[in-house]
Amino acid sequence: MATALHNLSDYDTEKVPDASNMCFGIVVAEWNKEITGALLNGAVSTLEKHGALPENIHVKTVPGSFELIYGARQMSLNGNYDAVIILGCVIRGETPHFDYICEGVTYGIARLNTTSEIPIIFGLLTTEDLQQAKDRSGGRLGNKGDECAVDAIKMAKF
Ligand SMILES: Nc1c(NC[C@H](O)[C@H](O)[C@H](O)CO)[nH]c(=O)[nH]c1=O
Ligand SMILES: CC(=O)[C@@H](O)COP(=O)(O)O
Repeated sequence: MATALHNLSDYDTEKVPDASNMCFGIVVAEWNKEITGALLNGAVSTLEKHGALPENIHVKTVPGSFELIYGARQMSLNGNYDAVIILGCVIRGETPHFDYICEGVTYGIARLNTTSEIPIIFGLLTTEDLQQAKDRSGGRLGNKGDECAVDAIKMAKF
């Protein structure tokens, strides 16, 4: 279902487990930090809304979305987390680089999920322009960070 038909921040709060005993890692990319910062705010506030303690939400930054793969792997290996969330924003430029970054990060995170002992939640925005990214990071279509936080809580209990 297209995001335009389902707001990213709309979900049934009754179906979200209590997160008060959970610990989360979040890896966030610095590229497009206006957007990724908004994604991070949404993720942290939603985790806390469902009981996660601030001291149990550990955030680390990486330069760009391609480095999210390495950052997520390192967090997943340290054994302290019930789930890891990656947050990034890739916006199409003039060259095919957009396609390679998006495909690479998607493949890398998907592959990590086949070997990791904990879920790694895919919070990568891949947009044609800045406005689409704004719409999905707290704008008219909700916040992808909210969605990722809910998914992390649910998958931590899987
Ligand atoms: N163009 C964007 C990038 N590019 C940088 C790469 O992610 C990576 O950091 C670099 O290739 C060095 O390995 N990253 C984003 O997150 N968003 C972009 O729009
Ligand atoms: C996704 C990217 O790396 C992209 O923003 C870089 O822009 P360009 O393709 O114009 O070099």
